[in-house]
Amino acid sequence: MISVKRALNIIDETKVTPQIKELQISKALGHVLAENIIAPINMPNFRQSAMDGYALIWNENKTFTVTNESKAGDANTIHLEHSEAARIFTGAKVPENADTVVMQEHVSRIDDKFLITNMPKKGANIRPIGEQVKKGDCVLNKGMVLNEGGIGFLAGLGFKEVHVFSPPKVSILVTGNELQKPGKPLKEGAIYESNSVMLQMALHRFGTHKVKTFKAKDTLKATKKAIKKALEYGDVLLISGGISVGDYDFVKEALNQNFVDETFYKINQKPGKPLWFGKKDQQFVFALPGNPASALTCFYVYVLPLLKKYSGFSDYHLPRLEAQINSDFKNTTGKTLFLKAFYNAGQVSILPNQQSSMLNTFATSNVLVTIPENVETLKPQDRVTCINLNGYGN
Ligand SMILES: Nc1nc2c(c(=O)[nH]1)N[C@H]1C(S)=C(S)[C@@H](COP(=O)(O)OP(=O)(O)OC[C@H]3O[C@@H](n4cnc5c(N)ncnc54)[C@H](O)[C@@H]3O)O[C@H]1N2
Ligand code: MOO
Repeated sequence: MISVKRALNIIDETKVTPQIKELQISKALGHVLAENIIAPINMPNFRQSAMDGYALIWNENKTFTVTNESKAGDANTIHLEHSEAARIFTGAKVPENADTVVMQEHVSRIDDKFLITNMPKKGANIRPIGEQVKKGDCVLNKGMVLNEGGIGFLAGLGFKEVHVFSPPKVSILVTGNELQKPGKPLKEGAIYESNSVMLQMALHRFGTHKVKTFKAKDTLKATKKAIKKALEYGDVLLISGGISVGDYDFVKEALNQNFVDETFYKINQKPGKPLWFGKKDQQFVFALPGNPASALTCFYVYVLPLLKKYSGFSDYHLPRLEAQINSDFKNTTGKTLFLKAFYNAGQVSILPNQQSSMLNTFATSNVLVTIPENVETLKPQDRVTCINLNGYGN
């Protein structure tokens, strides 16, 4: 049995080789950029008016005659005299020798003439060429996470596709004779199978969409065969159940017979003690305890960081935050505890039903409070570390 600290170190030290793929920008949300982005154009690419108004050559005159018009999209080549102005609209090309745009609210117009009532500074209301970015500049760095703003920015630069790190393909294998699909009344001794959809949803939420589910009964033969099939699909395999010490827990032996090498088995933690992690060539395997809350806790703490690392994230652990606990707590187990809890404005409440078989308070929790193995007593207002289940910042 290893400590939580050691298990997390192992995940940190595990080398992964992220794959790169080219994606349409509309499919790239939440992906990590695998290339530096060099601006192919100036932005803006021509001098643009920032207001609806009049373009002119700034001078002491206050009265101008409107001789031209420039609206957004026009490719005009207007040339103005000192007493002339062009009617202009936001986003339109500024005439080549104009140096100022006066807002229409700051003039008094009669027919084709206007008087400036509020003279702007020379150069006002014109977006210069390359004001935002200059052609040839590195404008986004490899390693950054693409959000909707970044994708809009790429579109504005004219990109249709972008190179990103590809999240791994994941196989989920659920084991257990007792498992029944939701939809029909439960048979005696059976339970509804919930881990596969739960893990699938967690994978989807955190950006892994290529997921395939497999099933196996509790025999060595069936488990071995299912692991072989699941390894043919996924870069990462998540197995649920069958990893403890019972006579019908065959996962460890079946992994061994599929030549998956064990990296660790069993962590001094609750829930999730019998977590198994190993590797076959470039594929990673986690055998998660079947108890639903154990499986999900192990997913957040160990599986997700590895998947994020594989997807190119440099901050691959879920963010941690500090909070004050609002009740007494005793840890008599000598294990590190991960407790379903609700965080609000710096205060955290530990929720009831912490047992590994119980998911109901996972549904209402937003953090996992981590109590280290050597901490026995906590009093109200003591500070604790929480794992923020709401995800990764950019
Ligand atoms: N003698 C010992 N018994 C157990 C130990 C131990 O150290 N000595 N460890 C306990 C701990 S801690 C855990 S956690 C469980 C892990 O057991 P397995 O990984 O072998 O899981 P199963 O026995 O297959 O299932 C456990 C529990 O979860 C339910 N389950 C399983 N799969 C699903 C699913 N897909 N959807 C919903 N629920 C599922 C299953 O019916 C069991 O109730 O071992 C303890 N035992
Ligand atoms: O460690 Mo187990 O995961 O408590 O139920």
